[in-house]
Amino acid sequence: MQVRQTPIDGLLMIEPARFGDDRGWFEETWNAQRYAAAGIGCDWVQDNHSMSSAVGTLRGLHYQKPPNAQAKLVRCTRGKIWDVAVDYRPQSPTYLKYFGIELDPQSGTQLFIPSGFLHGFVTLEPNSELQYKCSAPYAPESDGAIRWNDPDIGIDWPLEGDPVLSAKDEAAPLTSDVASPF
Ligand SMILES: Cc1cn([C@H]2C[C@H](O)[C@@H](COP(=O)(O)OP(=O)(O)O[C@H]3O[C@H](C)C(=O)[C@H](O)[C@H]3O)O2)c(=O)[nH]c1=O
Repeated sequence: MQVRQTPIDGLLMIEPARFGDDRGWFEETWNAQRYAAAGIGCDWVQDNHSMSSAVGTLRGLHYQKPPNAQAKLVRCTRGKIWDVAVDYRPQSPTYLKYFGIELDPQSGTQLFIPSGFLHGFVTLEPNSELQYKCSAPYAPESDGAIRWNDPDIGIDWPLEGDPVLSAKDEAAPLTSDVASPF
């Protein structure tokens, strides 16, 4: 297993060890002891799995407010997505900076996103699936969102045309409209 830093402190890329043989391959997608030794010590309490049918489906930018803030361990298990995390910690030197990465089943690459970040993704292939672990349970009363094209973040999404968005995401506020709760 390899853990790589990103330009944003705490946001990490993980390449699980994949053991191939003439049947295919095997990999551990989570191991508490091994990941803790690499600085990822989370007690996951919920697994999520979403499927997005159309290319250009964009979910985000989402977060849960404290005390229900969530760290996430994200991987793509079908198709291909471009996953993005935004530092939403006002005291951080990388506040509102983002990091995006392509995730797909072939690489098995994972992204560890600490709490205090916005999370979103856009699909690059049809019928793409995302599976991710969360360190706090779903709490609708703590649900938060920032508009995907917030000019103060300036994400350069790999999009051709308009994204497919939920009504919630279509109407999300800008960072200039709301204060970060972190
Ligand atoms: C997030 C969540 C949703 N739901 C229900 C609520 C809705 O009836 C339905 C769809 O929810 P939503 O439109 O918020 O789903 P996404 O747009 O995929 O939201 C997620 O997208 C980004 C990428 C994230 O990182 C978050 O986990 C989450 O915000 O699932 C649940 O029952 N439990 C949950 O944990």
